[in-house]
Order: sequence, then structure tokens, then C-alpha cells
Amino acid sequence: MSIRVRGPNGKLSSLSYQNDSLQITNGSTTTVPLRQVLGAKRASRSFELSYLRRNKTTGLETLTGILPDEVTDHVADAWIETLLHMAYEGMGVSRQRRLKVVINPHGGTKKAVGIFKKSVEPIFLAAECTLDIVHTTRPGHAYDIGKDLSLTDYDAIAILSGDGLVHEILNGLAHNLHPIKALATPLAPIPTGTGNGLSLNILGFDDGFDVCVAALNAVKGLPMKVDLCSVTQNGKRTISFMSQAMGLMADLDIGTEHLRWMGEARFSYGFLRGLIKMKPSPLRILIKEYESDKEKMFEALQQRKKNPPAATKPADADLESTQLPTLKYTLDDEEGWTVVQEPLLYLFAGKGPYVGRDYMSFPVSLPDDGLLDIVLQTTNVSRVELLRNQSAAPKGLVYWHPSVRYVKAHAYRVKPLASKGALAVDGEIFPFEEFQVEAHSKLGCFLSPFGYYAAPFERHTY
Ligand SMILES: Nc1ncnc2c1ncn2[C@@H]1O[C@H](COP(=O)(O)OP(=O)(O)OP(=O)(O)O)[C@@H](O)[C@H]1O
Repeated sequence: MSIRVRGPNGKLSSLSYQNDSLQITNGSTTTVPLRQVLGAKRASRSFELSYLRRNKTTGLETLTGILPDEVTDHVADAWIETLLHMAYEGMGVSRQRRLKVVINPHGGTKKAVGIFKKSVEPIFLAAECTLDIVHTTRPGHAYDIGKDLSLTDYDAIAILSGDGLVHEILNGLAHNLHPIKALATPLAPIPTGTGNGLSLNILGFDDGFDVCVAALNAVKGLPMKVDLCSVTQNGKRTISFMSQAMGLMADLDIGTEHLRWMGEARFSYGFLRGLIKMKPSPLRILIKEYESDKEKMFEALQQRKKNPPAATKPADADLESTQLPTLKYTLDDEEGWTVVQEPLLYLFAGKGPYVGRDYMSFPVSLPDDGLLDIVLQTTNVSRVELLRNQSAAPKGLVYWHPSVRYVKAHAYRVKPLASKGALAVDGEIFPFEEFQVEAHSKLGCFLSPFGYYAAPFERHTY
């Protein structure tokens, strides 16, 4: 079905929808996937359509005009309603999401406030979202926002920051009165930090740093249940959504804080600097292993991409619980755990393929297999090989290198055997002391355009 609209220049545009796209014809034809349609409305004889433009640049596009006499109010309203139904409910998304918007003015290059005003807010408003906007004023503010969040008031939380603020909000939600229900609130990262690994995992390499695509995901993404991990150390429990690093990998984050101005390059610099030392990390590591066959893990990834499961809701009883899931493993439990014997350059564990654009660390990570992925870089590798592997790191191909042991695990435990060293959890500094990590199946939720992590990964032979 089509309608016509007379633009401000007097020219008529014809608008029609077919299957999963909208066609706009005025001389040439523009095809807009329905997923990119944000809103359409009529006020008296004025008409307005808004959608996300995705050609050379990405951004909000608005088409305004007057309805010609042949298009009655009734016809226009019916056309608009069908279009919006196809562009929202037809895609499993409800209209006018109620978004809690958390902006870190201090993250990355400190441009989040301007980016929100210029690029993100107009997209939210075009989609008629209800916005509750908070600017974080101090470290820990986002934790408090998560802790005190009223769970019935929002459909999702849009986070303009880097991974650090996501970590804070998740830990706040974990201390909400109803933690399981709170952590089931879908999060939508909008990348304005230095480390934006989560955004890359959700939107993919090409779109991972595009704030407009991220804003569209906040409006149109579908809830994707994800596993979260508990890191326990000295009786304190922290939620980790992305990574735990020790050895050379921890030096990347921790030793380079003063180099924030370098942006993502700071991590490559940290890697090279660590490489010069190339010292094994003195660690005792125990793993509650599930799988370590690289071929099998690769195959499981292919299967999962073919069949993304529908999002499930936690059981009602869990939603009302005032506790996080009980930890399954205690520190003295050693039965069925594998002890890592080889000396290691680093241990890197977590969820989600990318930690940054330069490094797809966990290429076979699945959002919801209830397992965390562990990379153990053995010392059975030369500096030259490690450097060469760096160039394969953005595509995750290091996975296939024989010096890399890769394990999927329910849990793992690390005891440092030296007093000096570094531990980073989701990029934040932690004490270099014994800790244990276990994965909790589907405890968290991110909005996603795909229903799986957007990270293409292939076989490779070394
Ligand atoms: N107003 C503020 N002033 C100072 N720090 C803040 C403010 N708001 C939030 N923070 C802190 O900024 C830290 C970094 O946040 P974020 O992840 O957004 O940025 P980032 O540049 O990617 O940092 P990182 O690389 O450490 O992840 C968070 O740990 C948070 O506690």
C-alpha cells in the first residue's frame, strides 16, 4: 500500500512498504529496512516519517510534508499504523520504550554529553521513547543507579560510556533489592568510552563504534540473555561481564591508565611493553573444565549462530528473590578440577568475543552456554611469533595457535605464587590475591540486533 506526500520543495514523494522494507520514491528510490524505521505521525495535514539512514554516514533522517487531498486522514492513519506495526510489533519489539539513559561525561574522550544531544537523543525521540536521563557525577554513581533502580519503570538501560560503567551498573543491579529481576533488565551500550568491547560484541566490528547504530539497538534490539560471572576474592563477590586478566594481559589495562589519550592504541602499546619482559606468571590455576577441543568449540559456535534461541524469562520465584544465585563452588572444593601444569605468559578469561577492536580474545564465546572461556598463553612461543600473532588478534585467529590452550569452563580458581602482579576484572584493578570465578547461566541481558555475538570467526592453520 502506498501514500503520497508533498515535500517542502513542492515535489511529491511516494511511500510504500513491501515485505521488510519501506520504499521512498521521488525520482530515485530509497529503500529503508523496516528495522530502521523509527516513527511516523500525522498532525492535521502534516506528515512526518523518521528513520535511520545508513549509507556513507549513519544518522537520523526525517521526511516531512503535506498530505495531498487524495490521501484522507483515515487513509494516512491506517497507513501509518500498519507501517509502525510492521516496524515494531512485527519484529517482536514494543513501541515507545521507556529508557533509563546513563551518561558518563568523563568516559573516553569526554564527548558523551555532546554525542547524546547531537546524535542519540534525536533517534530516541523520533521513536517516541520515554527518557529518564542521568549524568554520572562521580565514580560509583552508576553503581548506585543500578542498586536503586525501580524495576517496573524501564524497558531497558541505555549506557553512554565504556565498559567500565557497564561493570558498575551490573554490580549495582546485583545489589538491587531483587537482584535477579534487576539483572534481567536489558542493557544497551552506546560506545563513548575508551574500551567499548561490549558494544563491539553486540553490534560487530563495523558498527561497534557507531553511536547511531547503538541508539537504534536501544530502540529496536531484542533481549539476548547472557551469562554473567561471579568473581569471589576475600569473601567479596563481584559481577564480571567481560574479562579477567592476569599476567601480560592485565598489564595492558592496568599499566597503561596514564595513556588514556592514546585511545585503543594504549592496549597494543601495553602488549608490546609486556612482550619485552616476557616473564611467566607465577600462578596456581585450577579449572572446572567443560571442553578444550578447539574443533568442537568452533562447531558449537556455528550451530549457535544458525539457531539463536528465543529469550526466556527467569522463573517468577527467582525474579522475586532477594539474593543472587548461590555459588556452586567453594574454595576448598578440588574434586574434578584440572590443575594447569604449564608455565603461562598470561591467563585471560571471560565472556564475549571482543575485548577491543584490536583483539578478539574469546572467538568461540557463546552468550548463554553457561560457561566462561579461558585463554592460557603458554610460554611455548617465541617473541617473534607472539608479535606476529598480534596481527591476527582482531580476527581471533590466535585461538588456533598451538601455544594457546583454550578451555571452556564452569569455573576456575587462581592463586598467585608471587606477591607482585596484576589482576584486572572487566578492565578494573583488583588485588593480586587468590580469587575464584564461576559462570551463572543467563543471569544478564543485553539488547541485540542478532541474538548472538556479532563476531565472524574462521578456521586458520598455523
Ligand atoms: N563524573 C565522573 N567523573 C569521574 N569519573 C567518573 C564520572 N562518572 C563515571 N566515572 C567513572 O569513569 C570510569 C570509566 O568509565 P567508562 O567505562 O565510561 O570510560 P572508559 O573511558 O571506557 O574507561 P575504561 O577504559 O576504564 O573502561 C568508571 O569507572 C566510572 O566510575
